Amino acid sequence: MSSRANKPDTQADIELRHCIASKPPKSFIMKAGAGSGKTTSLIKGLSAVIQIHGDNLRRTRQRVACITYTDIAAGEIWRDVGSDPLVHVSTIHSFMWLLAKPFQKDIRDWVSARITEKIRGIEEKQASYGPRVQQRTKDKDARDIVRLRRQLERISDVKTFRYGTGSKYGKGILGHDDILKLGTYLICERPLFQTLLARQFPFVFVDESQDTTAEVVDALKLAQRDSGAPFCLGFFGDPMQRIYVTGSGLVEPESDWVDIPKPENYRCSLKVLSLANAIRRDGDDLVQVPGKRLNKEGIITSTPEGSAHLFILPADNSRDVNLSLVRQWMATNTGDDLWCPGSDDQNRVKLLVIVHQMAAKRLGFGELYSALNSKAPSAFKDGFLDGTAWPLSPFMKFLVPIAIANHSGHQLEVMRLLRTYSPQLEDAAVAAAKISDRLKSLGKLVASITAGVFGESNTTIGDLLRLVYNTELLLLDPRLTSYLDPSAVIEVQETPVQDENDEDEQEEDESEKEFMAMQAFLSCPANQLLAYQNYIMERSPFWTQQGIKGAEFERVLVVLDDAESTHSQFSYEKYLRLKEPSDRDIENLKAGLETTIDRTRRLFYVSCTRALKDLAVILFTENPSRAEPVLRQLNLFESDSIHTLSALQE
Ligand SMILES: Nc1ncnc2c1ncn2[C@@H]1O[C@H](COP(=O)(O)OP(=O)(O)OP(=O)(O)O)[C@@H](O)[C@H]1O
Repeated sequence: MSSRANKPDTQADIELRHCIASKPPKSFIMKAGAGSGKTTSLIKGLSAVIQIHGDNLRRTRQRVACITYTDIAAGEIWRDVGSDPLVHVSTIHSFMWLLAKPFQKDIRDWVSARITEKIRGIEEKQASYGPRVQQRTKDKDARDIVRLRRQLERISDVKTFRYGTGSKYGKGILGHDDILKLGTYLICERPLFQTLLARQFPFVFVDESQDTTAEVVDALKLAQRDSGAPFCLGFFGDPMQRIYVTGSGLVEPESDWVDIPKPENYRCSLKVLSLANAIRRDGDDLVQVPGKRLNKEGIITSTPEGSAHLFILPADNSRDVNLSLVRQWMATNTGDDLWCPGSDDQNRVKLLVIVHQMAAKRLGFGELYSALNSKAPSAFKDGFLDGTAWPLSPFMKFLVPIAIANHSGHQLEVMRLLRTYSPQLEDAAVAAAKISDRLKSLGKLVASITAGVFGESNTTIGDLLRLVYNTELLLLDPRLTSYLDPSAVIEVQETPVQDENDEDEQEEDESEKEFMAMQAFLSCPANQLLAYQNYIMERSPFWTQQGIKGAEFERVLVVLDDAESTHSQFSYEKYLRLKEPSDRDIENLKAGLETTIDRTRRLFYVSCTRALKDLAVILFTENPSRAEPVLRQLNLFESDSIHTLSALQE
C-alpha cells in the first residue's frame, strides 16, 4: 500500500475508522482545511473498509465507491489503495453511468423527455424574442429545433444508449451533463434505483465534496436516507477550496451523521499557515494548527518556519522586470537560489496567475483570450480560466494532447488518445473497415491536426474543428456542432478587444454574445491553443484543482493582477479593499449570496496554500503607495513581510 496509507493515524482517522466499523456503519463528513491530509484520510478510510468488511463485500459481490473530481485524481487514488478490485474509483459521471446503464428503458424515456424539454426551451425563447435579437440567432435557434426534432424521431431506433464525450441523442450517446442529470433523476425518482445503488455500493466516499454539485450531494443523501439498505456515505471537502460556481460548498451533515474535524495542517510552513489562517479569519474562521511531522525514522521533526511575503508593485510595463527582481530578492532573503530563474524554471518556482488580456498577448494567445473574454458570455469567461468552456474542451482533452504526442513522436500516446476518444477506433467502426486503411487515414488526420496546432499551416480553430466534425474523428458537443453545420454561415468580423465590467453592463442577449464569441473563436489561429494549454497546465491556479491531487510546491509565487481583467468572478482589488464592492456585490451580500469577494478569497486561499515552505505574493496595482497602508491594516501578512518597489531597489 502507498505512503499515504502508511502515514500515522490522526484523531480524525481513528474517528473515521469508528464510523466504518459501527454496526451499521455511520455516514460522516470530514471538513478540513488545505494540507490537512483529507486525501490521506480518504485513502485510509478505503483501506479500513477493505480490512474490516472486505470478506463480506467479496462474498456479497459488493464494492466501495470513491468519487473524485477528475480522472487524474481517480487514477492516483486507485494506485494508492493498491489497485484493489473491491474499490471502484471514478469521477461522478462514470459512477452515475455505471449505475444507470442497465436501466435502458428509463434512459430512453428520459432522453425523449429531455429533447422535448430542450425544444420547448427554444420555443419559449422564440416566443419572447426582443427587438435586439439578430436574424442569425433566430436562424440558429430554428436550425437547433429542426435538429432536435430529427433526433426525437430517431430515439425509437436506438438499440442501446451509451456514455460519450458529447451528447448525440440520435446515435444513443449521452454526454457529461446529461449523465449527471439522468443519474440524479433516477436516484430521486426511482426508489428501486436507490436500493440498487446501496446494494452494489454500501460505502460511497466523495472527495472534493465542495465542488460536487448540490444536486448530486442531495441525491446521494436521499439514497442514504431512503434506500432501505445499509449505506454509509462520506464527504471529504473544504468549502474554502471551492472554485467552481456549480459546487455545493459546505455539505451539511444529517442529524445522525458524524462530523469529523481535522484541524492539522501537514503541508505548509509556519509562516504560510499563519497567512492561511488569516485568510480564513474573515471567511469561515477555521483555524489550523501545524500537524506533528515524523521523519523517516519515525522521530518528530519541527515544522519549517518558511516565509510569506507580499510585494506591492506598480501595474505598469515593468511587471516582468519587477517579477524577476522579486525572485532575486526571495533567493537572497531565503538563502534558496532556486528562486532565481533558470533553464528548468518550471521545477523551480510555481507561478500562479489568472491571466489577463496583456499577459495573454505576451504568452501568445491574445486573440483566443479576446474571443472568449471580451463580450463573451460569462460561461465562456469562467471556463476559460481552467480550460473547461465547451468550445475549448475538445482541444484540451484531445486535439492539443494528440498534436503534442505526435509532434514528439510518442505514437503509443497517440494511439491511447485515439482509442479513448475517437469513434473511428471503436470496435464496430473498425470491423466495418480495413484496419490498415483506417490507421492510414487516421495518421493523415493526426498529421494535419499537428501541423495546425504547431503553426506549421495557416489553420484556424474553425478549420480544425470542421476537419474533426466532417471526419467524425471525435464526437463533438452539440452546442459546438451547431456552429460547424455547413448551413451555418459564419462571417468573420473584428472582435472588439476593449474591456468591460460585466456586472455593470446592460443585459444583452446571451445567444448573441455566444454567436459573436464563437465567430471570433473559430477564426483564431490554431497555434494559439498550444500557448494557452501551456498556461493552463503551468500557471493557472485552477489547474491545482483540476490536475494532480494535493498539488504542493516548495516555492510558490502568486501574482495578483486585476488589470484588463474581463471576468467579473474575481477581483483581488475588491477582496483587498482597494476597490469598492459593486452594487451587485452589495445586493448579494444583503441577500446572503456569495460575492466576488468570497470567490476571490477562496482562490487566493487555494493558491497560497500550495506552498510547502516559501511564498511570495505580488500585487500589481495602479497606486502602490495608496494600497500599502490598506494592506497593512488587513493584517493578512506580517508587517515586516510587506514590501514595495523600494525593497527591490536596495
Ligand atoms: N497524518 C499525516 N502525517 C504526516 N503527514 C501527512 C499526514 N497526512 C497528510 N500528510 C501530508 O500532508 C500533505 C497534504 O496531504 P493531503 O494532500 O492528503 O491533504 P489535503 O487535505 O487533501 O490537501 P488539499 O485539500 O489542500 O489539496 C501531504 O504532503 C501528505 O503527505
